[in-house]
Amino acid sequence: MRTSEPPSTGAAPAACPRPGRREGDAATTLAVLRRLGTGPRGLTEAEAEERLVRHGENTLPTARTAPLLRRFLGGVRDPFTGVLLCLAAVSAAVTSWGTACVLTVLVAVSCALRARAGRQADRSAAALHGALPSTATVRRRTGPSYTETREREVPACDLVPGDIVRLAPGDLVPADVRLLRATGLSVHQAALTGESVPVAKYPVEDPGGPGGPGRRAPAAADTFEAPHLCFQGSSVAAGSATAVVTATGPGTRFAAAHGTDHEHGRRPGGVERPFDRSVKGVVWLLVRLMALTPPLVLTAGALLHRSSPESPAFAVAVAVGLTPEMLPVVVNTVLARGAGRLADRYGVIVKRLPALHDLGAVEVLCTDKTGTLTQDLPALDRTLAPDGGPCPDALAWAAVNSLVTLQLAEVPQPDPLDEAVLAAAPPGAAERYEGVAALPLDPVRRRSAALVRDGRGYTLAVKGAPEDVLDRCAGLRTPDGTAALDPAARARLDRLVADAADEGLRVLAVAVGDRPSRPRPLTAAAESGLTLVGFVALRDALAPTAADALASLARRGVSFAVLTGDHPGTAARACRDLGLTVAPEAVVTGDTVDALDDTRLAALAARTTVFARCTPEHKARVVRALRAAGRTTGYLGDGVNDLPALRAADLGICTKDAAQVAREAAGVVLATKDLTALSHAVAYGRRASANIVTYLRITLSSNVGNVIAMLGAGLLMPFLPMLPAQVLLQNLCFDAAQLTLALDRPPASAADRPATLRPAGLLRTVAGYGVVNAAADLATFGVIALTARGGARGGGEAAFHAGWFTENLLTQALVMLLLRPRGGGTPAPVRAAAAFLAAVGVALPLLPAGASFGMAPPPLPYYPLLAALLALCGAALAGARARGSGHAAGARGGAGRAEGAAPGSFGPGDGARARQMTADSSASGANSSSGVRSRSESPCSWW
Ligand SMILES: Nc1ncnc2c1ncn2[C@@H]1O[C@H](COP(=O)(O)OP(=O)(O)OP(=O)(O)O)[C@@H](O)[C@H]1O
Ligand SMILES: [Mg+2]
Repeated sequence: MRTSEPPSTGAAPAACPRPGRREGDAATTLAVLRRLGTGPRGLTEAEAEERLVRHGENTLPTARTAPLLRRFLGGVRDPFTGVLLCLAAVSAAVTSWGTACVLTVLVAVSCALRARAGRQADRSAAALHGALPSTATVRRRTGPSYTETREREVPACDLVPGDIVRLAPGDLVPADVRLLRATGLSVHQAALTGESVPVAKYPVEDPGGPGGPGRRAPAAADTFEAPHLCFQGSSVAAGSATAVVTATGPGTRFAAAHGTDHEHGRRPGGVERPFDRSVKGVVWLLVRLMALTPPLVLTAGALLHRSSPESPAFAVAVAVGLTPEMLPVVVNTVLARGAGRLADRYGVIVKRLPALHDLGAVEVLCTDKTGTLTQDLPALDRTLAPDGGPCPDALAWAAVNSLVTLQLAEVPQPDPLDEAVLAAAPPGAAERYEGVAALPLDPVRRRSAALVRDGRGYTLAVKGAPEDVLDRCAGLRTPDGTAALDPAARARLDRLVADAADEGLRVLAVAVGDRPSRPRPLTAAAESGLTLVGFVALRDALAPTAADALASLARRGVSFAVLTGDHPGTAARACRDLGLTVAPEAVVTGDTVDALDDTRLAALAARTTVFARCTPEHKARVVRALRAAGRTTGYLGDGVNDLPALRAADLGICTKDAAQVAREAAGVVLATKDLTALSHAVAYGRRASANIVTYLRITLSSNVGNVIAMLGAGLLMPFLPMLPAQVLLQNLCFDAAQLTLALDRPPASAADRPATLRPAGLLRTVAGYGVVNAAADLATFGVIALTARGGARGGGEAAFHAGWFTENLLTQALVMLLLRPRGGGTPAPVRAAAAFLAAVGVALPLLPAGASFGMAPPPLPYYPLLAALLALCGAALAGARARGSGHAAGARGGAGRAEGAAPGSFGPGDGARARQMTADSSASGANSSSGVRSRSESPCSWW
């Protein structure tokens, strides 16, 4: 087949070059090419190399890895460190030098550990990025001659101004570019403008573009709206193009607008993630508490006339005692370890560390169908004439459409449906016509059109989703000629399509229209008054691992919904074949989505398994509705039509061979098509979350207990219950010991249900344990009072401090062992850390070093009494833990309680729709996720 003319679009030669003007203004394309020192055939490799040296890599400046010292200093920006430094400054101001020194050491240790963890996290992220390279198709000249060119994939970071690049559906726009040629191009610019609907882009001197013949660039039009410019950060929704790179790296508009946001991985206009809501929620709550504590302690002391010169330092120490200083280190270590193992064992790539936590939090998983649940390897099953018989003509015209849309695309993109049609068509069927123009498939129009010519004139061949094609048909072919497409015929055809779809077939309608002349430009308006030729029905086998993966996710309490552009019958049949029970009312279409407001859509989404005939925006709306109803929603999809949903979801997931945009938008990438890896990934995420909660539960329970006891003792006693340096020393020991909790092994049951950390629930829990702890501390005062010699100041006071120091460290060791989840065994590092705490607590007051911290050995009778007290405290903690867990199990409907979860802190998933799964599904958790959660954007960006 020949193509006699260029495609429907193309750049006209420029009238006269106007060097020195900006790319976006009214300069002609030729002028822009000249200024960039390039041409339509691109640069030579040598030129590109030289420019790469001159302009630098096409990466954002902030994306480069920071040196260790900068990371260390960067740690000062986090809220905990900020508060600690303020407290150090206050201590220095009141000449409490010891406290100021200890605080400074704490800050330094914490910043160093964090810098190290950050560097490791970045290294693994860089390794993952290496596994998922971002590439661009570039045209370069292979020699000095202007005729020898070669197109090849290069890493996007190697692009330079003047390069000629090709853009195809699903591509990220790799740099700022000016279009030279385009066919049906539309671009998502949501990351730049917030606009969710793709915008049409075309060269400005395009005689056939939507702008009409000879249209020139509007003056000063280097804005995102400029039709002839595409910008880094946007992506191709449909169509294809050839473009010249005008700016790279720091010179792009994206870098100018969003340079630093990029550093922290927060996408402009992005959603707030589950990690931000949970872990960061706890952090900010604690930071506020810390900041409030010193003024409260000082005011209480002043009101009770108990102020002493050491009171300010004591108040500062109390605030420090409340802080889980190691939280960022523990979180980073837990997530980095989990992500590394997941990549090694199951090939699941976690692109942002917090996405591992978000995986564990997913309650509803939405997926597309084609290519995710199915293999996306369609093969022709049969053709159907309007009367239900075979229809070779439908296949022949479908092949004409496929071939022309492929040939006239700027970048021919192999489309599985087109390939299947061409493979099935008889040889030569498609080559009878000459392609003139094409409108490529886009997921909103759901059809493609090809204008062809033969000796008799022009014909428009359209193929696509039957509903959409039939809406544009006035008649249909019959064995005797043609007939009108009246409502009765339409109903019959709809039935014919539905019956084929119920068999699981993908059905495309094929229609043609004779055109007396060439429509210029070829737009969707030309697709009317068509005559239906018939249908082609294709079969796409299910992905071999999909059924197992869905069943396994259902057992883990994850509900499931399919959001597809395909026919409702085809999608419902695929779901049934995968073992899901799909009631007729659980299947709705995009039209229903359009008719509902967000509240009603959320209610509908909670009981719907299949959303069919969805446009990309429908998919995103359903995801947003689920999130607004308080359900943590993941989206698994691979196509360009999944991009808005991937972005709207709490967590986007795709496979490694997904469209480049999908991979970029996703937080988690599966290196293989094996969907069962997803279930393992969810389990890893939940275990990581369980470890974070274990750390928070242990550290906060102990810290809250200490603070209550210190405040209580401060009111009861004539001297400070502990010297500031002692408070800080025990804090330092406890912090070091707790780092081992990052290596904890949660029990298998921790992976049984979605893990959502709810700050309020966590604080309630730790308040309970804190009271038990505080009671033990206060009882210790009594014991010390009973046994201490002297009783007043001097040696008595030092023995008192020593007694409390010992008791504190021993209870902390106890808390570390008892408040861990049961069932997973205690790893050796955690046992060693508890032993270390106990050893320091008992030995230090007895050693000469104890004296330098103001401690004297407690009297001997103190120890047996302390042992009895600790036994009581341990029994009380274990009892409280058992009661709390039991209560939590009751609240969750008794389904396989997660031992790793703090009672009241990790809520259960909504197993409502999981019950639709096959009988082996055991997910039956009560729904505790009703109500709309606050989704305010947290300013914290320190992970
Ligand atoms: N190459 C094509 N030519 C014509 N029509 C097509 C082509 N590919 C898809 N369509 C039609 O457009 C519809 C929507 O396609 P889209 O790619 O949005 O979703 P899908 O592939 O059907 O499903 P999913 O959303 O599950 O991936 C298809 O169901 C089909 O009817
Ligand atoms: Mg898809």
